[in-house]
Amino acid sequence: MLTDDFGREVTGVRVSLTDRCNFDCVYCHNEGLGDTRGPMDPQDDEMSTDDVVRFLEVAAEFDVDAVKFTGGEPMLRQDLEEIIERTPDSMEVSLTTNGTFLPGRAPDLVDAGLERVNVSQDALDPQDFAEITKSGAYEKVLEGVEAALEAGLDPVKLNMVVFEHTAGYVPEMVDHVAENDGLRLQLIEYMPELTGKPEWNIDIQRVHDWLAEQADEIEHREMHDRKRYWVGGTSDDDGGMVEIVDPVENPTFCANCHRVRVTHEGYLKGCLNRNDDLKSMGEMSKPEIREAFREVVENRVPYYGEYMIQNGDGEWELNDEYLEVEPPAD
Ligand SMILES: Nc1nc2c(ncn2[C@@H]2O[C@H](COP(=O)(O)OP(=O)(O)OP(=O)(O)O)[C@@H](O)[C@H]2O)c(=O)[nH]1
Ligand code: SF4
Ligand code: SF4
Repeated sequence: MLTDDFGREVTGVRVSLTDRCNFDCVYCHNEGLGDTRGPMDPQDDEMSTDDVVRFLEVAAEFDVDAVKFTGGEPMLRQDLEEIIERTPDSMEVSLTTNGTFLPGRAPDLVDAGLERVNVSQDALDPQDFAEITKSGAYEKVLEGVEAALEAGLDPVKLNMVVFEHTAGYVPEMVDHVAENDGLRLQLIEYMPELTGKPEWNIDIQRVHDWLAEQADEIEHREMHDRKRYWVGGTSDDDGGMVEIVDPVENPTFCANCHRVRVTHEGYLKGCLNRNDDLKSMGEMSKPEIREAFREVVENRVPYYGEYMIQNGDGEWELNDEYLEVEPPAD
């Protein structure tokens, strides 16, 4: 297993399979690379099936035991089932998708080895959904969630980015997952440093406070220092689970970050928010990929907390003194 200089073991990889998407969400960060607008057809710069599998085989050698496939929209890749099928058996396989292509394909993905799915669903109202995603696929997404549950994917996590356009839907979405078995809600703090529009930001602490009042049980997840609220019951008793992903200004979020990323073009990437450490795997052989993977892990640095600071204009800047700060405890 590889460990970075901050004591963070790398146990997971997030592999973006394409930067294409049939949505154009107003908050999209596209794994830190920018927007997803562009052609819908397969692109030459995307990693081939063999490239993805070769990388995963190397990651498995380093005891990486989980892979999440992301995008863009990863289900635009017609070889997704094959990729999952060929993923090393030692890895848990999950997928983050907008859900529109799950109807019809969910059973095949499960047969191939998919274990979990996260589906973006920001509102329970077709009109607001259309405004946020710039798509009219609201019904298709609901069908996708249903198809995932029917195919045996349990739980299905609904990803909701909490910002000005969606904050009003939080109580409704919480009720929705509390009332529907198999669903969980994941509330994601809006990241203005990746997406712009700081005016859309809302104070995520207010959501924490509100949930703490509603919750029958509160858990703490080590990864990203995430809080989990059980609502309408406990974890043992039919409750609905709501998890908050709140990186911004959270000094401990990055301390337990155990993931390395791969862009759709086959670049290794140590952190969602950084593009200054990209390493192309291009035509690399397996030994070369091993070396590149080691190097990217060596260069990983926690991002939120003391790594970035805000200047007088509220803009985020590198904190040059960070590397002198004591690494977080393991
Ligand atoms: N800053 C930061 N944000 C992340 C990270 N991982 C996930 N996120 C945010 O959370 C969103 C949803 O993540 P998902 O792809 O659904 O996966 P996840 O919730 O992190 O993973 P699981 O709980 O294992 O399913 C992402 O689009 C990011 O905005 C991370 O490592 N760093
Ligand atoms: S569905 Fe996901 S990848 Fe597509 S535009 Fe929305 S946030 Fe971006
Ligand atoms: S922002 Fe923090 S948690 Fe997210 S990828 Fe970078 S180091 Fe990991």
